[in-house]
Amino acid sequence: MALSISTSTSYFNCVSSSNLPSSSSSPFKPFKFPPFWPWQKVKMGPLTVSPMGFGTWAWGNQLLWGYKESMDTDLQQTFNLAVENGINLFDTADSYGTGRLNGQSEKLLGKFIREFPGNRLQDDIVIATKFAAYPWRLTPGQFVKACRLRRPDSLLISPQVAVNLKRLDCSIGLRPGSSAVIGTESRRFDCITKASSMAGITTAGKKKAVEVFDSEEVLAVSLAKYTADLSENFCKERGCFTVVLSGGSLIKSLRKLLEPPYIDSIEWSKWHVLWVDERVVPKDHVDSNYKLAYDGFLSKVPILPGNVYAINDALSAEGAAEDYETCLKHLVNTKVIETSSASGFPKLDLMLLGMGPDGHVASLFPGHHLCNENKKWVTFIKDSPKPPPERITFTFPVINSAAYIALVVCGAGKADAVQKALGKDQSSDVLPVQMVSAEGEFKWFLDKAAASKL
Ligand SMILES: O=C(O)[C@H](O)[C@@H](O)[C@H](O)[C@H](O)COP(=O)(O)O
Repeated sequence: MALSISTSTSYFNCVSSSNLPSSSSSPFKPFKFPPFWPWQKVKMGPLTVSPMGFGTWAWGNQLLWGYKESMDTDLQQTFNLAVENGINLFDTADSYGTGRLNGQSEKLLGKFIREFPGNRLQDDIVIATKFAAYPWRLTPGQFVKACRLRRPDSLLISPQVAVNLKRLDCSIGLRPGSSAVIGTESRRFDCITKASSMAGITTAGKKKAVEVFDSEEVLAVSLAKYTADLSENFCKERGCFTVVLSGGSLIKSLRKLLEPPYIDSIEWSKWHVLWVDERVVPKDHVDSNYKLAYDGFLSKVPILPGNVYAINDALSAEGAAEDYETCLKHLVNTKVIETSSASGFPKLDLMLLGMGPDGHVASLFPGHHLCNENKKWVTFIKDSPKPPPERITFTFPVINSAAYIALVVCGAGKADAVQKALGKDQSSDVLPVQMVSAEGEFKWFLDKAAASKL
């Protein structure tokens, strides 16, 4: 088995000994150490990867590379050599290696990871895989199945699976390291966002965390600590902390932040507060999320008034959405809000979401075309099934670019939607809550009543 590293294309070429010319006339340069060292990893979104990836297109490919099972020992040694020399990024696909669209390459990669003689690789290996869409997969259910097959606990065993969703019209792989950018058409965006989140894989490769609390009271205590800890980290790391609020019962669940130790320990002056959605009503109207948050939370903490970004309630729904997007862009330009290197959308630090009994989040409702909006940062709705009808709302690309998302769901009235979102038997029509993912951590905070049907 000969290995050559072509530094110009910066990835391994691995060919089987059976079709190599004799070593004296070998066209391959003698093996050299890679131009980087194991510790020289690079950040890819929340993942840390070697600057050089390893392409596995040939693995299992009988047609073009004459693969035979007898080669597995050599391939395992090749894999081991790559890992021992600092490679931790492997590119594969469902069509790599012959066979129907469940190619041999992914299976071999999973096998080699399991059988690597060194210490456990599970926490370090990053696998970029992809799967063919048209004309093989047309329904969300087929996408869900394809994503499920690529969950860390099934075919491959890496807890970090960066699923390349970009080239879905065919599985020509992108070079490893390209970020997961959702598909190019709203329909495809719709299918893929739904499918990857339903399969428990977020494009950032982190799985969802779900915690069930005995009561809403206990949940509120945990939510306060979670929020305060993130506030401390971001204030230390960035000098500010951007928090996005929802309406509804979420505000009540933040009440423990108003008590010691947090009321005194949190650096409130570094907080910047926005809303994931807002009703298009005057700020003093009973339906206003601003009024709800002000009366129940903001008026009780020393957050600087200039750091609280309410909508312009003098504008129409469309005008208020455009105006709020302009406000977001200003906060990005002034570095208050970061930009996601994976998606290019604004990356809020903590998004505190609620969920309706129908599985809506923000003002993104089941079956509504706004769920597929993948260009705007903020949009508007005039026919909200939850009154009042006119609202503005963040879109999913902004929601899903958040560093952290806490989804707070309490009460038996939400149990059906929770079961649909988290239960095993998932049907193909996907709820908006199932389209939520985060670039960092996405955590469900459930009380027992909301989790009663899981
Ligand atoms: O403006 C809104 O209506 C909210 O942002 C909405 O998305 C809310 O979070 C859910 O409807 C859950 O509300 P409850 O927690 O009150 O059920």
